[in-house]
Amino acid sequence: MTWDETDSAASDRLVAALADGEDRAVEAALRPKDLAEFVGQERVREQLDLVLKAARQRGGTADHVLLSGAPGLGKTTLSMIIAAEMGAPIRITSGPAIQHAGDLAAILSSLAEGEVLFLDEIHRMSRPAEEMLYMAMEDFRVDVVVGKGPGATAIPLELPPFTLVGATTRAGLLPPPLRDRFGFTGHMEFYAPAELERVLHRSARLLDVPLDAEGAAEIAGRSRGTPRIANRLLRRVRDFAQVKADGVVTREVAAAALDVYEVDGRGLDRLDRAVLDALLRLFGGGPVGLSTLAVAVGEERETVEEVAEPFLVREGLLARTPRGRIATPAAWAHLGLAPPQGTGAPGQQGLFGP
Ligand SMILES: Nc1ncnc2c1ncn2[C@@H]1O[C@H](COP(=O)(O)OP(=O)(O)OP(=O)(O)O)[C@@H](O)[C@H]1O
Repeated sequence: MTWDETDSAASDRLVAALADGEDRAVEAALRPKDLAEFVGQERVREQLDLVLKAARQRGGTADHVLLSGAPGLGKTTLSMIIAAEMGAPIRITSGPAIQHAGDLAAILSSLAEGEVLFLDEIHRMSRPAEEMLYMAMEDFRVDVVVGKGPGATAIPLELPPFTLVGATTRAGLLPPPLRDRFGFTGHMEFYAPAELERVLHRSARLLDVPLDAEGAAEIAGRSRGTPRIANRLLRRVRDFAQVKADGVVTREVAAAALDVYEVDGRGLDRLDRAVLDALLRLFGGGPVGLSTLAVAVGEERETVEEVAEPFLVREGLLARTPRGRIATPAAWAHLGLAPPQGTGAPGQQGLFGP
């Protein structure tokens, strides 16, 4: 199972980074429409701004752009902004939707001049389609094979110049020949709390939710560095504010609402805390093997490894070592527990200082 698939399997979680049906319905309304409105990602924004301005000045089509980064950080939004800034239409598709080279040929041959083709999850495209894409990106040409067997012939087809925007959660999975054909690669980082607060204030204005500064800070701190999660938490907090309070989202209202939904002050949900809790209380902070830990929390091994652990590792609460999983001092502090005396357990040496 890949990270994407397990995250999708667990997408009923409020803190899952992949979009669910409700997200898709409101996201269109919340997407920033131009680079100036797009919060954060300063470096990518500045570099992209140059690429697009230069292309506009030349009166040409922008170079192909590769965007990499975790789900929910704004890759789709940025691709739409690229099209808007270039005054071009956009076509949206994804790697898994293109299983045959013919699928890709059909899309490419119907593009208008200057059109932006957004290819989400580009690392999941089939091999033959990928090879067709090489030629299309470089020479704006594809060979369409007509017929089968010895009588098959390749008919070259000229394409109008277009801009491919590829998105991937893992740039490292792309074969180098594909990666090298992008003129610009932007890596999207997780957002700082102050940036998420700006995202939240903007969304609150659009959704007509009264949100004060402390309320925004409270939600931002629980959003795992991800605008999609911030926007989702805002909607749940809005429900709570409307039903249980006077509609205004303050720090108290946000905290009470997210406690109800079991998203804690650092953005951990029930599953994340169950893993930490077992690691600390049952195994004294580890090291413990992944399978044992999974049995202790009543989950599949893959769920623990690919759904809960990445965020716990990112937050510096859990470490993966060759001897097993271990808790860091921050994990004990987060659950309000005291680490065992003389924590010199093998595998934990060095973590607790001399
Ligand atoms: N920089 C940003 N400023 C404001 N809102 C943002 C920003 N980035 C993302 N968002 C909001 O977060 C939501 C998710 O963004 P988007 O769909 O672009 O993410 P993504 O990286 O393409 O995710 P996925 O790869 O899962 O499709 C959208 O509602 C979008 O408006």
